[in-house]
Amino acid sequence: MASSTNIKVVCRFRPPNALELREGGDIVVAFDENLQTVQMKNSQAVSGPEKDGFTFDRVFPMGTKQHEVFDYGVKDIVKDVLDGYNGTVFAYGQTGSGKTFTMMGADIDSSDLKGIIPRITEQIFKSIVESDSHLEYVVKVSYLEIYLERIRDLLAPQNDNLQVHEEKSRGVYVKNLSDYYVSSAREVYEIMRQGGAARVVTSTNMNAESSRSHSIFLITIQQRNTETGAQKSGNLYLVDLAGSEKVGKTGASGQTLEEAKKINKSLSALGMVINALTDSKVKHIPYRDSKLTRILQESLGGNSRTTLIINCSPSQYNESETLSTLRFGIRAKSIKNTARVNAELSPLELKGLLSKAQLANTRHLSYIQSLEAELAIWRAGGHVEPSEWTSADKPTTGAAAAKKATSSPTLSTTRSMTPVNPILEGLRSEIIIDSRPQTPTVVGLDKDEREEFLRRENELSDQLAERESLLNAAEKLTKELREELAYLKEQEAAASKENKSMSTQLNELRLQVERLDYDNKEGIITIDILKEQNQDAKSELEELKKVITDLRSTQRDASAEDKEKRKQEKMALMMAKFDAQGTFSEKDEQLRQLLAKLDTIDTADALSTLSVDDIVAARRQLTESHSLVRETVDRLRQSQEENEMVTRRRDELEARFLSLEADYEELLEKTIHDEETSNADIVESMAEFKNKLEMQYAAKRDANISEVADLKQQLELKSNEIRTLNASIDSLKSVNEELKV
Ligand SMILES: Nc1ncnc2c1ncn2[C@@H]1O[C@H](COP(=O)(O)OP(=O)(O)OP(=O)(O)O)[C@@H](O)[C@H]1O
Repeated sequence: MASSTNIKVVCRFRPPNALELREGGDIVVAFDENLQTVQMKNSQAVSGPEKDGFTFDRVFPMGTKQHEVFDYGVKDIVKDVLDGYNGTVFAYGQTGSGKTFTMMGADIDSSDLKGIIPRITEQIFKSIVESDSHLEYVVKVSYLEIYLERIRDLLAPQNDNLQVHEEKSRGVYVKNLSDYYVSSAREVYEIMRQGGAARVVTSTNMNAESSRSHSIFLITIQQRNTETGAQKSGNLYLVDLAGSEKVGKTGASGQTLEEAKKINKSLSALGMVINALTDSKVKHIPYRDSKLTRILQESLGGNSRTTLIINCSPSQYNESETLSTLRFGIRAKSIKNTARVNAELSPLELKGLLSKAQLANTRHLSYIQSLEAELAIWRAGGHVEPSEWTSADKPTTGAAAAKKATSSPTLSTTRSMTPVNPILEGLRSEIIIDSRPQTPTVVGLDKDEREEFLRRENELSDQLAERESLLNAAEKLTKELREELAYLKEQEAAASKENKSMSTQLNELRLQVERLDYDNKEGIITIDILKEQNQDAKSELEELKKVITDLRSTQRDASAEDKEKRKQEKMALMMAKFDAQGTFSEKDEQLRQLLAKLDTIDTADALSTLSVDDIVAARRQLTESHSLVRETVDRLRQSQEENEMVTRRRDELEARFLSLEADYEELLEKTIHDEETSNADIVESMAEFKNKLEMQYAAKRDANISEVADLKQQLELKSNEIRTLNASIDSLKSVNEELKV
C-alpha cells in the first residue's frame, strides 16, 4: 500500500510576452524531440552537465495546450486521491511566468483556456459518477493563501491568522480552516471565484495582476465502501506559488518591496527544504521555517503523490530567472515521497487483524515460555543442545527442555536481546501502514515524547496566534492613535496659527480699546468742559434774563404812564420827527423867536405894539404847532405800536430760546448718559454728535446773543427816542402854555 516515488517535475514555457518582445524577445531555449530536455542556448552561466540541458519528466514548449499539461502532468493524481492517497500539484516560477494561467487558467468557463484546477475538479466528479456503486464519496474544498507569513482563509477572509497544527490522527492541517461540501464542478467554480476575489494581487512590471501570495486550493475526498465499511481519504493540494523572481525586476517598491522580501523568505525556505531532502547527509528538514513548507510538509518528502510544474519564460530578457527556475526543478526532481493510502479499516478488516494479533500473541507467549524455560536451564547451570534451542520457528523446543529444568522460570527484562519475531514485525508493519503517516520532522523522539511534543507545539502555536492577534490589534490601535496624533498635531498647528493671529488681533483690539479709552477720557473731559461752558452759558442766560426782566419792567413803567403822557410822547415823537426833518425845530425856533419878541415887549405896550399881522401869524403858527403836535402824537402811537411788536417778537424769541435751551439740556444729559453707558463706537459717534450739537448750540447761542444784542440796541434806540420825544413834548407843552398865555 505504500510506494516510494520521486516527485514528478514538468516544465512549461509560455509564449514571450509584450514586454519581452520589446526588451529583447530572442528565444533562448531549445527542446529535444522527446520533450523531456530543455537547453539554454548560448548561456554563459550554464556549465558542466547543465550544458547538456535540463531533463524533466516532461517539457511543455510554448503553445502547449492546457489540456496537454493536464493530461500528462496531473490526470493520474486524481485517481490516486480518489483511492485515498494525498496528492499535490504546485506551480513554481517567476512572476508572470504562467503559474496562475496553468493552475486556474485564463477563463475557467472556456474549455480551451481553463487550467488544471477546473479540469481536476471535473475529473473528480466524472470519476465519482463512474465509480463502483458500493463506493460513496464526500468532497470538501477549502481555499487559503499565505501572505506575509500569515495564513488567510480565502473563503472566510476575516480569519487571517490561522495556525498549522499537527496531530497523530490527522497529520498536518490548518486549524479552523473553513471547508465547503461540494457536489458538482459548478459549485467548486463558484467557490474558486469567491476565494479568488479575496486574493492579494498587485500590479508589477512583469504582470498586471500579480499574485502576491501563495494560494492553496485543497480538495478532500472521503471514500467509503458501503459493503465493507472501509474508509479512505485523500487530500489534494493545488498550490499556486507567488513569483520567485528577484525583487528589482518586478519594479516592486514600497510595501510591495517588503512583500517581495517576505515572499522570497518563504520561497527560500522551500528551496532549503528541497536541498535538505535531496542531501542524504542532512538529517533535519526545516519544514517549520515557513508556513508554506509546514503546510506542504507531506507533499515534499512525505506522504503524497506530488507534481511540480515549473513555469518559465523562453525569452532572453528573463534568461537568468528561467535558469534558476530550471535548477530548482532539477533539485526537486530527486525528492522521494512515500505515498500511503490514508485508510480507516472496516470492522471486518479490524476483526481479521485482531484474530491475527491474537494468534501472534499466543505464539509469542509460547515463545516466551520456551525462552524462559531454556533460560532457567542455563541459569541453573544446565546445558541445552543447540538443536534444542528455542527459536521463533519452533518455540516449543525450549519449552520442552525447560520441563527438564529444576529451577523456576522468571520473566526476563532483556527483551531487546530477543531475536526479531517475524510475526510481530509483520503485525507492526501492517499497523503502521494503516495508521496516519509520521511526519519526518521530529527525529530522535520516542512515540510518547513525539506526541507530547506535537501537543505542546500546537498549544504554543495557538498561543502564538493569540499573541499575534493581540499584537495586530495593538498595532492597529497604534496606527489609529498615530493617525489621531497626527490629526491632533495638525489641529494644534492650525489652532496655534489661529491663536497667533487671534493674539495679534487681540493686541490690535487692545490698542484700539486703549485708544478708545483715551478718546473716552478725552470725551469725558470735553463733556466736563461743555458742562462748565453750559453752566457759564446758563449764568449768562440768567443775566440776560435779568436784563430782559429789567427792560420789561422799564417798558412796563413806560407803558403805565397815562394817555396824556402818551400824547406827549406822540408829540415828542412828532417833534423828533419834525426835529429830524428840521420842521419841528424850525417851528420851535419860530415860536421861540416869537416868544422872545413878546418877552422884550412890555406888557402894557403889548397891545399897542402888536400888529394884526403879528397876531395872525402867531395864530397861524399856533395852529400849525397844534397840528404838528397832533401829528407827533400819532407818530408816537405808531412808534409805540412798533415797540410793542418788537417786544412781542423778543418775547417769542426768548421763548424759542428757552425751549431750545431745554432741548439742548435734555440732549446734553442724554448724550452724557449715553456717553457713560455706550461702547467705544458709540462714544466716538456721540463725540461727533456732541461736537455737532455744540456747534449748533454755539451757533444758535451766538445768533440768540446777537439777536438779544440787536434787541437791546433797538430798545436803547427806542428808549432814547422816547426820552427825546418826552423832552420834545415837555418843551412843546411849555411853548404851548406860553402861546396860550
Ligand atoms: N502558456 C501561456 N499561454 C498564453 N498566455 C500565457 C501563458 N502563460 C501565461 N500567460 C499570460 O501571461 C500573463 C501572466 O501569467 P500568470 O498571471 O499566469 O503569471 P503568474 O506566474 O501567475 O504571475 P504571478 O506570480 O505574478 O501571479 C497572463 O496574462 C497570462 O494570460
